[in-house]
Amino acid sequence: MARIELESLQKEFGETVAVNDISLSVPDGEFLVLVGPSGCGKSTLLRTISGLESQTSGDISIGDERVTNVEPKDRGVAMVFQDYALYPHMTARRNMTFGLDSHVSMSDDEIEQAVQDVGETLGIGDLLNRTPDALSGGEKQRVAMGRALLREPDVFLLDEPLSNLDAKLRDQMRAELTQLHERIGTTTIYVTHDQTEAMTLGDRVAVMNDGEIEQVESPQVLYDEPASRFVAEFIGSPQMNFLPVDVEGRSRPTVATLQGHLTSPFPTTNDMPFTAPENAVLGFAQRTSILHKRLRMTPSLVRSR
Ligand SMILES: Nc1ncnc2c1ncn2[C@@H]1O[C@H](COP(=O)(O)OP(=O)(O)OP(=O)(O)O)[C@@H](O)[C@H]1O
Repeated sequence: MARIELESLQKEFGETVAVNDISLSVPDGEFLVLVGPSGCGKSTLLRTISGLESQTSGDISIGDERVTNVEPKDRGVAMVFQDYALYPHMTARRNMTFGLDSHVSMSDDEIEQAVQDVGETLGIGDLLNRTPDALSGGEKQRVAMGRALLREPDVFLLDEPLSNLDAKLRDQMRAELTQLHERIGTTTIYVTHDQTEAMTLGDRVAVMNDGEIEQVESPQVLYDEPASRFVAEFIGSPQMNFLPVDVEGRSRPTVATLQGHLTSPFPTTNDMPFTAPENAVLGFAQRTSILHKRLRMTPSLVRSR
């Protein structure tokens, strides 16, 4: 079991609070995406889970073990970085196996077979004797994935692994990552600032803002029921349109009435227990219904702040 539990995790760099009191539970086998604007703390959160950064306070558990003070190499995690972090003078094969003997107990022959198998799985079986300068961006990315896979980790931590690839290859690798995850089922946390990537890859998506998680939900729920205006603005393309409304907070379903000239009440898709109805706006997500070939507007109530 490789459930990940974060309890009140905090990471500060001097005055900067990069991770602010985050508690999060990632079930075994989940593909969780961390998404948010540049500087919101995604990479720092990932690096703190991996042990590359030490937390200021709080606790991290992986599986049944509290790993807060455990060395990175002993946490059962494998990390893939944006720049792939390959050794330039080593072949793809050597990059994948370097340091492997301290992670798995396999003979040299078994390691050789495992490298070949992982190489075939990732479509780089015949490129293993090349050095990184003779590999394309996508091939280097596969070598980095292969290195992580060989370690048979309990948890994959991926930090924007596709961001250096062109759009077409990124689409292809995204589909391959989904297939790979369906096959091996390893608990994965994936960092991106690209909401399309987040919405297509994640079982759940955690939207981060200023060191905090604003909402963690399935892509569909995030889209239909954003818990804050920040989430509503960040998720969805085209972006939601917003209108100020008055809310009858206690009715079920929640009914919002447009302020100004219009007075039509809108039954909303979500039923939020609003304690401060004056802080509400109605967000209109635009969706094209393929069946009816027309634009459908889905009103959902959003906290405005
Ligand atoms: N080693 C460091 N020393 C000081 N401040 C840091 C350090 N690493 C990160 N920070 C700060 O912590 C905050 C969060 O940074 P982080 O890199 O985690 O954000 P991010 O969401 O991953 O951004 P990006 O998408 O641009 O990579 C930022 O304000 C950043 O300047």
